[in-house]
Amino acid sequence: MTVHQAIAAPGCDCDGQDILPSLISISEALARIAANVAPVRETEVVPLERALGRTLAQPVRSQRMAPSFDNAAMDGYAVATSALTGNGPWRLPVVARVPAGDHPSESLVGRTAARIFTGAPIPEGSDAVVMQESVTRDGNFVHLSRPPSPGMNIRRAGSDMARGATVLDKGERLGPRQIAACASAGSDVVCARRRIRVALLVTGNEVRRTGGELDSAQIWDVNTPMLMASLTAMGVEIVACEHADDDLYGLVRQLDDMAARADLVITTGGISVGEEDHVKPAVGALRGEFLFSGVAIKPGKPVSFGRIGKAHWLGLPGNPLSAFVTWQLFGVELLRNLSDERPRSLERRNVVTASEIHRKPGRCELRPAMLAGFDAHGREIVSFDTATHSARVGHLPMADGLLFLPADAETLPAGALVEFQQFCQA
Ligand SMILES: Nc1nc2c(c(=O)[nH]1)N[C@H]1C(S)=C(S)[C@@H](COP(=O)(O)OP(=O)(O)OC[C@H]3O[C@@H](n4cnc5c(N)ncnc54)[C@H](O)[C@@H]3O)O[C@H]1N2
Ligand code: MOO
Repeated sequence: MTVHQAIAAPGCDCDGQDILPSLISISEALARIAANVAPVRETEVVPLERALGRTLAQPVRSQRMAPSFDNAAMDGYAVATSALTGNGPWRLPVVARVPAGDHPSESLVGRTAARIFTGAPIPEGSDAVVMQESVTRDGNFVHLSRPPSPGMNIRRAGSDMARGATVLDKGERLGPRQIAACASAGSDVVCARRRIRVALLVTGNEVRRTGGELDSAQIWDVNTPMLMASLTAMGVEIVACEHADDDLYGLVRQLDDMAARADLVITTGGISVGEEDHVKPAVGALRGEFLFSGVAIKPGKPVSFGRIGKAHWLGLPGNPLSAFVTWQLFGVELLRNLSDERPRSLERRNVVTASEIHRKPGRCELRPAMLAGFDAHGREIVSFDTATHSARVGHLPMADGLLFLPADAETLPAGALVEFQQFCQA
């Protein structure tokens, strides 16, 4: 089976007529980000309930065994299996009652039972819990017809976490699943990298926030809410979120101010080649450094990366799908580098196409695609629209990730093995 590999070494290849010498491949762009972005040094102690989205600067270790005592996995009766000799049924007096949170008042001796509830400590002398549906209760006695096996329905101390075990390594980003594990390990606080400070500058004379009035030459601002949602989900500190007109001097002033306050300044729009595109000249006027300017991808070709003063700068294209795709590819990676987050292995993987693809070859295309089940060999199938339109986001809610269509591929058959990158939800 041929894998249609999109992320080759330099030169994803661009459309013949618009190849610019400065266009680089996705892997080269990612390598430049990795080589130029060091993690923020400062760490801080954060209460667990406010740690969502933070990246661990120190591992989390279990303070005790989890669970810390043997306890019942079912509501039922604790018994000693060794006392149930001969052939059943057995009739056992109920000599104790142990609700969750109580300590058993006595040990079980011989052929007796303790009424017990899920989560309650197992009384001394017992080694199994019979669920209440499996017994009949008769006054103060229970009847068992089948012998339980030792350990049945008991959650053993340390079966989830050993004391001192590393539950999460440094570099893990905390989502609800990781926070659950920290809580079970007994952590009330974690040592995390400080939040990354981000400033967002959305440019364009024609761009208006939703909720206001639009004249016939204006459009709704998609990029601000879209990127604010991504940034919020990633747990960054947003130090500024502004709109800028297409005006060089205004941009210089705003970018200068943002670069002094942020680890990362994100701009959208104004980075193409027209004389109304002032973002790169503004970065230049601030003696900024360009680490790349243009990647051989569709959509998102003009995406640029560099520095303004001490801040990193990511210039996303104005077209909303281009901005979203380049944010997913490069912005998320940049934030991960800044917070020293561990790479996620399953995000990019091979999948098979649901239908034939016909396209104009040239740039490596990143097409929004939907996971659509599995083929007879257990491989994931993806479906997709017939083309990628950089200004359209109407179908984006249905997509699960991006399909990487190789630059030179004009036709791909149904069932072709291609790369797919799942969207980062945060
Ligand atoms: N002569 C050339 N023209 C263009 C080229 C090129 O190589 N040569 N590249 C095209 C490509 S590809 C892209 S992508 C765009 C990128 O342009 P900019 O990043 O400079 O973005 P703008 O021109 O400011 O805007 C592009 C487009 O997106 C709309 N837009 C901008 N901001 C928003 C927003 N916040 N919400 C919604 N929509 C937004 C804007 O109205 C434009 O329609 O350049 C091509 N041109
Ligand atoms: O790169 Mo643009 O995003 O193709 O439209």
